[in-house]
Amino acid sequence: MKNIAIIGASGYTGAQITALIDADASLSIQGLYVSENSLDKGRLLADLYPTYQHIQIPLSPLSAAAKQTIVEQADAVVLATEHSVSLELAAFFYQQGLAVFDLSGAYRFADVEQYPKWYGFEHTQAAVLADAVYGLAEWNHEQIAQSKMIAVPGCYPTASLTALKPLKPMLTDAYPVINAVSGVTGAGRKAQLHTSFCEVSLTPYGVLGHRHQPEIATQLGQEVIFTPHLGNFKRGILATITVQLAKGTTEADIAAAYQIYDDCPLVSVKHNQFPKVDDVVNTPNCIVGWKYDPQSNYLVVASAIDNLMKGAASQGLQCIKIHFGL
Ligand SMILES: NC(=O)C1=CN([C@@H]2O[C@H](COP(=O)(O)OP(=O)(O)OC[C@H]3O[C@@H](n4cnc5c(N)ncnc54)[C@H](OP(=O)(O)O)[C@@H]3O)[C@@H](O)[C@H]2O)C=CC1
Ligand SMILES: CC(=O)N[C@@H](CCC(=O)OP(=O)(O)O)C(=O)O
Repeated sequence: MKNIAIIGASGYTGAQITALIDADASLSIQGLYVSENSLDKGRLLADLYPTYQHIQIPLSPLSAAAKQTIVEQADAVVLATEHSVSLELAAFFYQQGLAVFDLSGAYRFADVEQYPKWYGFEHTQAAVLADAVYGLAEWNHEQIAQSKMIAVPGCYPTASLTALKPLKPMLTDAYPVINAVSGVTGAGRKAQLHTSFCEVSLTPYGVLGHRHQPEIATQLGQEVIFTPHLGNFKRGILATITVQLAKGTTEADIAAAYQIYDDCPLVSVKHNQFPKVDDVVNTPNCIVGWKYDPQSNYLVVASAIDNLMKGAASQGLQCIKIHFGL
């Protein structure tokens, strides 16, 4: 039994991973934490989220004493906190010997120079960053098993990389074009004008400047054009990707490449059949659908996940289970 502390447990991804850990017989919850001055400190998770009525655990303020208790009692921490908060907390717990599963982007780039540009802070933890591995569960099993510092991927990168990585040997110099739509929970639980009910309407954002573009490009080893969109639904991501493949590529080549997922129960791949967001909402699954034109060598591939599940919490759980050999 591995004992897990969840920090940021009142947020959307934190509450989701709390529910997953609570339901897993090989894991226990050491405690649920929010910031020291949180308006929610002392409240029960079940009171914030009546869906989780069975989780009658209080949200504790993450004081210095609480951090010490976590170090003494927990095997691992999940950080469901914003990037700049995770930056320091991950280093603290990692250096105390705990395994860290960070849902934020604070440890996803190996190169410290990327952080000021994409995250707006200098990365102050180069030594910890050097040990961090990228937790794309279907691809990085060995690294996740070996390192105690796991950077769980972003939601859009999970959807995009799952579709694109098998195709890497067939890509040309032409950039794959990724158009993705996310539900509003992707922006987190805190109140913001652009995610308020009356403001949300399908629109692109972060055009030619979203931090997930370099995350996808780094992990794919190929530049991409990435355009995220905010949709007027709660959960889920659909990434529709147009990609030019090398001359001579056949449908059989593509089908063979996607067979890499034959042993992956959470990823299913369909030919000439496309997923809907609702097919994956509230599931840990990724569904990929593709269609190819051998005359032009253009492939359209769509990838659907639940942003809070495969895009964050359930992939975090996969990493925990891989890491501890459960
Ligand atoms: N939402 C999504 O679909 C995805 C999110 N992510 C990443 O996961 C992380 C969490 O996202 P999300 O759940 O959406 O965010 P939320 O805004 O919903 O939740 C953030 C949580 O962090 C807590 N928190 C804030 N400051 C501190 C602090 N100093 N110490 C401890 N807890 C703190 C908040 O509680 P309080 O403020 O009351 O203390 C809250 O519980 C982010 O880095 C995000 O980028 C990754 C993939 C997908
Ligand atoms: C709809 C929405 O706002 N989505 C978030 C992505 C959430 C995610 O994957 O988070 P991190 O990479 O930040 O951890 C965004 O575009 O910033």
